[in-house]
Amino acid sequence: MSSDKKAIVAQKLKALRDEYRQKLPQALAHISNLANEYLSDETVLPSLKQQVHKLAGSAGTFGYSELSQSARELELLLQGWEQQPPGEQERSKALKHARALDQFLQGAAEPQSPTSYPSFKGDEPEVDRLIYLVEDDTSLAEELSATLNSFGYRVRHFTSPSTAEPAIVERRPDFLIVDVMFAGEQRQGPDSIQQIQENMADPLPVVFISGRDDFDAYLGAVRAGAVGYFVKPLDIPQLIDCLEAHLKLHQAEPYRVLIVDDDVLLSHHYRLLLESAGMRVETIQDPRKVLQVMREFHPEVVLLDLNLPDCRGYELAQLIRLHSEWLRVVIAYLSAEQDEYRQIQAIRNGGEDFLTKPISDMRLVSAVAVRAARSRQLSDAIDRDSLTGLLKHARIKEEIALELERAARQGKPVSLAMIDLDYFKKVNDTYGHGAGDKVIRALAQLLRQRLRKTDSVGRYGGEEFIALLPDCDAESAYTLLDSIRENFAALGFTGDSGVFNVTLSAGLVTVNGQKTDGEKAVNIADKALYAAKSAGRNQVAATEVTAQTDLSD
Ligand SMILES: Nc1nc2c(ncn2[C@@H]2O[C@H](COP(=O)(O)OP(=O)(O)OP(=O)(O)O)[C@@H](O)[C@H]2O)c(=O)[nH]1
Repeated sequence: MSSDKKAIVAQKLKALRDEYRQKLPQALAHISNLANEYLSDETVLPSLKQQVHKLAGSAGTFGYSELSQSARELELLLQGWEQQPPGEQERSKALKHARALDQFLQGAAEPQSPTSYPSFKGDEPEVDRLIYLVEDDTSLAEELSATLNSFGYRVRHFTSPSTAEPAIVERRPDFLIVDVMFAGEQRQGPDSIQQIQENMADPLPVVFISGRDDFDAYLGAVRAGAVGYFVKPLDIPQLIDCLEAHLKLHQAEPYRVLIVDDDVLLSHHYRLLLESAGMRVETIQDPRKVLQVMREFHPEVVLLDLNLPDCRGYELAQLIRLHSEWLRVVIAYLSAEQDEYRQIQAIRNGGEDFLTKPISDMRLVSAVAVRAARSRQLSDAIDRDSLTGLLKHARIKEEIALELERAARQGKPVSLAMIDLDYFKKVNDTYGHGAGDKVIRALAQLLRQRLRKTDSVGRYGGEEFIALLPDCDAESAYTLLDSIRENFAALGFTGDSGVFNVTLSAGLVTVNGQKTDGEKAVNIADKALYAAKSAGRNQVAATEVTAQTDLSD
């Protein structure tokens, strides 16, 4: 996040704190009045308890930690009064306490603003995929550079760590790929990199490649900050997977978080914090809106207050859990409830976790990020194919149906490509099933790399893939697919009996705003694929759905 944006968020947070400070005297007077009323009217007890509970949760967040503590003590005093009315002594103690709260602001110090700012995802530099490859085996370096280039990475090659060091200092790469052993060098790969890392404010992600497979070699790599270690002969798709996993950290879609809390100021405060950490946030005060927002916003984490108007937070958690499609959503309570027994009861009733208010800004951001990452991992495990990381058959079909509907609504083109490896049975038979798997993974990576964030790609069958390209006309789709075909054909693979290449064929259909059913679109693409295969393979055959196309069968 730029310093300008940071300043704006800081300003907004301050405006919220000021608003809270302004409203505080009224809230304290209200508590004091309710406590007075309670002497003659016991029915006000639930309102009194709710106001005190709310104060205990919010005051700490807005910098009044002593007030929060004091409210918490009063809350403890009031607990259990509904079941067992208090004696005279307890009543007057509570009244005194409530009045003392009301006096709290007189002579109180300014609230403390947070001393540290949460760390923001957006602070990270833009990714430009620059890799420094430090390798003295020039033929391996050439092969690796060529493959990485096909995957869209820019590679600079150095033959030793000592020649790479000045370049690293001058222009920081996104990744380092470093051999472990260098003939004639005083320091070996990990030692040199460890020394370079010591002078970097932010460590560089480094992947080591090596002929060594022993404990000391791994330990040296770990000490030099290794995020990956690959033994030669290299499994290049696996290495690219590792690079991608790190890129994903930067490029991932923002986490989606839903906050259900009836305290408007507090939920606004949380929202600002999480948004400034790069997340997308929706807040609702009325629990009755939860179903609608869940359906439209698809949150990955839901933060629930425990005390809500009309229902309890754990009832809402149970209500969400009645829907199997939201099983992967992580539900955490964010509440001022301190009683361990009630916290456990709430977790038993539907949520996974309990975050206690007041919560520091840092802790809130990191707690939500960790839970959102977990939810996403779970989703990926459910929706994605384990060999390729692409969407599974059922999910890509859902995406196709949704996208066709959207495109028809908006009158926009959408293209769909069915991609199939050529003579793949022969590849497996000649070079082994393991080599075949590498080919499948390499194609998956290439597709991910070349498609836009808004595109979807799925593994439709064993060696059959579908790429869905929203807002992409026939000509652009053909150009893209054909260049992927060319790139793929140029990749070299190593199998049981030597180096080989594989080609692909693709059938492309573009729907130009017509209402089309997903299955029909897939059938048309499949027919085009068949035409590409029949015409000799290693080519893209394209069709378009127009007003004249018969979509009846
Ligand atoms: N290694 C590997 N092979 C797979 C996987 N899934 C499917 N296959 C193989 O892919 C091959 C597909 O063969 P065919 O459908 O006959 O097609 P082809 O040999 O590619 O020929 P054309 O498509 O006509 O060019 C079969 O041998 C499958 O065993 C997989 O996950 N890994």
